[in-house]
Amino acid sequence: MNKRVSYDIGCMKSLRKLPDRVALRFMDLMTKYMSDPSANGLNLETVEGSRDSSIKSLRVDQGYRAIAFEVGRDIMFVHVNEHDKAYRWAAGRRVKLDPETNRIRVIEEVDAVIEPVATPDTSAPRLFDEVTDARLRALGVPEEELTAVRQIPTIEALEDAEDRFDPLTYQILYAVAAGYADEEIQSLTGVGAEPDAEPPQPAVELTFGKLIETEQSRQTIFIPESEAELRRVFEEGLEGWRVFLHPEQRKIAYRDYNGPVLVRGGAGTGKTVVAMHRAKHLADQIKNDPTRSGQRVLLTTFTTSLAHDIEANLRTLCPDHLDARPPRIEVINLDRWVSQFLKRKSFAREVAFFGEARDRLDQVWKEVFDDHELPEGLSEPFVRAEWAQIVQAKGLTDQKGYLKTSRAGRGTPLDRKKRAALWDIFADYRARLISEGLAEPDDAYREATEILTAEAPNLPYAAVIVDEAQDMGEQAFRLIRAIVPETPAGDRNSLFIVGDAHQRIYGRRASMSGCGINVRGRSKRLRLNYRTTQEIRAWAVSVLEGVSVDDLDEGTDTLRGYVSLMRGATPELVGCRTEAEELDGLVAWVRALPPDQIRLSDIGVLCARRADADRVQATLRAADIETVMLQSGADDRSIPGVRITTMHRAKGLEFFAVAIPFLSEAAFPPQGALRAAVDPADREDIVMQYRSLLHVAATRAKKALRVSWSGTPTRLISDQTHSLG
Ligand SMILES: Nc1ncnc2c1ncn2[C@@H]1O[C@H](COP(=O)(O)OP(=O)(O)OP(=O)(O)O)[C@@H](O)[C@H]1O
Repeated sequence: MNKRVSYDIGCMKSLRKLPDRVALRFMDLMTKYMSDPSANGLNLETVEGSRDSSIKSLRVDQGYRAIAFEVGRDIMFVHVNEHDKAYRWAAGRRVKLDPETNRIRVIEEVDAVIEPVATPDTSAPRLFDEVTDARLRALGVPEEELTAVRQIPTIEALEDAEDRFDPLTYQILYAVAAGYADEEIQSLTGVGAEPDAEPPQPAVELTFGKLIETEQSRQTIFIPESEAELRRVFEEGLEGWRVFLHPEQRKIAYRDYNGPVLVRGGAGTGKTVVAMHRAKHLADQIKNDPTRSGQRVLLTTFTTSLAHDIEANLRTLCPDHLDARPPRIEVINLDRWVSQFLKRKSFAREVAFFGEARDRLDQVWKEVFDDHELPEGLSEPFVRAEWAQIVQAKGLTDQKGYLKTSRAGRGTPLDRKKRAALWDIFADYRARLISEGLAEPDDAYREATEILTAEAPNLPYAAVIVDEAQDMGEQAFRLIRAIVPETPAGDRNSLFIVGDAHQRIYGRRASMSGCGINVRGRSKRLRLNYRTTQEIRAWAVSVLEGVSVDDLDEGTDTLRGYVSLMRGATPELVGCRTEAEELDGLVAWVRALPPDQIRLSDIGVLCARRADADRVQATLRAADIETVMLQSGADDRSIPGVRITTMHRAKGLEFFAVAIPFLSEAAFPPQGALRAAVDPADREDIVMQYRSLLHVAATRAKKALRVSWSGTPTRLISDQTHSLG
């Protein structure tokens, strides 16, 4: 029987520290074995003097050995190192089947400590002196590792000793040392009580073969399903894998649901990663069921650039589903999908998404306004906003519907007479659009929904996954529902919707139940931030201090209860006297980032407006710093240069270091945006959008954030922020 080969995260981390040729050689051995095990057998040798008879070594090349555990049909690789170091590492290790955490642990027996973890000075204080054994045990540190834990003097020594500990133990210790509370650590590790999660289901039988398959073990142990997957994982490096899902993430992505699912979570909690894994899971099901051949999963989002980013990432996770003919996963933004669909249906009007077609809309409005008297007290911008936010957003097509619709959220009240007069204007505008051969995006969504409902064409979609749902409006969701309608046979796995209303930056809004999408009992929340340090996250949250946002359904959401995986420096808040000084400071900041640790392509400068981005580019260029202005295409990080782009485009991206310049009261929110406000309620909405935009921009930073302004800072930076500065 062929062996099942798996890789502990510690194995992959140890490989990273070795010369490339060793890692390549190891990859070669492993992928060959996977492609043809009988021709490329693994010659595992017993490790003399080891405590665990299942521990084996594998010759990688003359000087290097890999260490693995061979149990039943499983071979799990745990470490790779120079010959002597590998054997020393292996000597005291054994596998522990741990029912408490429902995982396989790789631990070192205490009396086999060869090198002391810390300096032998027993009088010096140790890192965990104040932490009781009981607390460590309860968090999931195995009894056998406690002695070694007690010897660690500092957090740096802990970091150096990472490979001495079981990966889960290391994660727990790091979090304790960084001062996390127990509930936060439980949420980080998935061990112990989580407020709305079920307790881990212990494997039926406590065997290695069963325990390695649990959701918890899959957090640190990777079992490749194909040679191609293994190769990609080796080539992409640890961060690029997104293989080690948190149990919470895995549980959400890899299961069946009897109806639509809504997954919420703050910035950086892995919503897109979960959406991608969901797509993979559903596409795997299609692949493995011959009766479903030809079916596909539609993964959609709001903007073209996000769709490009997701597609590029999916190429790492499951390229076979994208490349299959026909593809099992289709990634496309919804505007584009609807255009293509309507074209196939011979819809004759041009949809005005942007550019010249939108200018033509302005022209049509001008003609309408020339021919109509406006109701008293109402302005042209107000009428247009009423049209967009009420008539089009709700899909109203007759006067009756408009007269009785709720206008909640609109600041200026309208009596029946005014509404009736407005409807004449709207009806005229719509008629002129049609005669001009034009349609607005909401018209396109509505028409497509009507066609789908009336004709029930045979679309190939088994499921739709939506990322960045907070930016889509009601008509978009009605269309999405119509693409995979609920049938008498049920609604299994139909819709998987992912979003965060705190990051709503396009002013659209929809409630799932209002669009016929029932997510009751299937609403999930991700809480662990993988991207941003606790310090940056806290600042980004402070920008939204005191505002209330919806939960994409009928309730409200909060940014409480989130935890970041990392700690780091406090964001730099820099007030300057002049813009020239601000730009000089920006140049100095870029220059001061250590080039051996941060590539230029991992630095992002995010601006509210394209014109600001142009100014930054000119300044950096003049300082001989390479730059790349990001447009809507995917960001190819192999091209060197500091990334400069708009805050809107930055959604879906992340950078090691982010600078957000021009946050003065006069410039943010931009005056042009505020001028478009038709009444105080509208103004409040615009300000809220810019708060969210700043929150989005700040949460693109992984480790370093610099926020700057000249003169008076924008009010959107809270009082708390000023005191930090
Ligand atoms: N289980 C995981 N292990 C390691 N890294 C992860 C994991 N899940 C997510 N990440 C990483 O965290 C970062 C944020 O993930 P992702 O972009 O999916 O979050 P998001 O919730 O969609 O963020 P946002 O809403 O801010 O766009 C990415 O770098 C991703 O690779």
